[in-house]
Amino acid sequence: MMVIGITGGIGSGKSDVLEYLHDQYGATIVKADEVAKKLQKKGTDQFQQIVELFGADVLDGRGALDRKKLSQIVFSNNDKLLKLNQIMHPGVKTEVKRMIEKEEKKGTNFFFIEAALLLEDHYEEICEEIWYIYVEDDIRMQRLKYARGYSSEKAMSIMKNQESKDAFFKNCDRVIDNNSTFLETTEQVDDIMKTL
Ligand SMILES: CC(C)(COP(=O)(O)OP(=O)(O)OC[C@H]1O[C@@H](n2cnc3c(N)ncnc32)[C@H](O)[C@@H]1O)[C@@H](O)C(=O)NCCC(=O)NCCS
Ligand SMILES: Nc1ncnc2c1ncn2[C@@H]1O[C@H](COP(=O)(O)OP(=O)(O)OP(=O)(O)O)[C@@H](O)[C@H]1O
Repeated sequence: MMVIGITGGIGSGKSDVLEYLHDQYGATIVKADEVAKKLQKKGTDQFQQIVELFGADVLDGRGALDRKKLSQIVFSNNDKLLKLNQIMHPGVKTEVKRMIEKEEKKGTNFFFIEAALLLEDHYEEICEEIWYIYVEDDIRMQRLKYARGYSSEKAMSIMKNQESKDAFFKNCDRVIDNNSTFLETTEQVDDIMKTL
């Protein structure tokens, strides 16, 4: 089984590329954001630690994590973001490794793990290759505004907590340019898949 990482900044189209790999190539796909969300459910170790650190202010009326509130706090305070990362990232990686083992036993051909933070969290340790989905900041901002209703300020506050384009170019094994149409992107993906 080949384990491949898909990375890039927020709004670069990682989820769309992942979906294409699943639909077109039957790949097993995992999003680190989704793994993190499961680990933040009420009652988990991570949930307890988040409440201890951030207080009951980050809970909603039902006592579950209010992600919007937590998002506002951590993306405007780097120290708090680092602390949240320390709570979340080890558990996410352990869970991803467990999924990889499970898929290996099932005889899966391709396993793709997607996250904006693969480089910071050293996923090269578990991935044979890391692919960078490259889109310029202004285009990402436009797409996030249209698709998720993000303001430029919100998009920018997240972007500045992620790797720079230069770091992605330098450290990733392949670059997929998703600045233009998605059809052009899938052609690049197909060309790579032919070589694997
Ligand atoms: C801050 C939180 C509560 C915001 O939740 P929300 O539902 O509003 O957004 P969502 O999880 O879909 O994330 C949106 C995007 O923000 C970016 N992002 C998320 N976490 C981080 C982070 N720690 N550092 C930089 N960018 C991040 C990613 O591009 C992500 O796709 C949530 O992202 C979170 O708990 N993050 C910490 C866990 C984490 O680092 N997850 C990423 C993979 S390990
Ligand atoms: N080539 C493209 N042309 C136009 N829109 C695109 C293109 N690629 C992706 N998009 C759109 O841009 C938006 C952001 O893409 P997507 O949600 O896949 O980003 P992401 O990298 O997964 O973000 P995140 O880091 O939050 O997980 C989506 O609405 C997506 O459909």
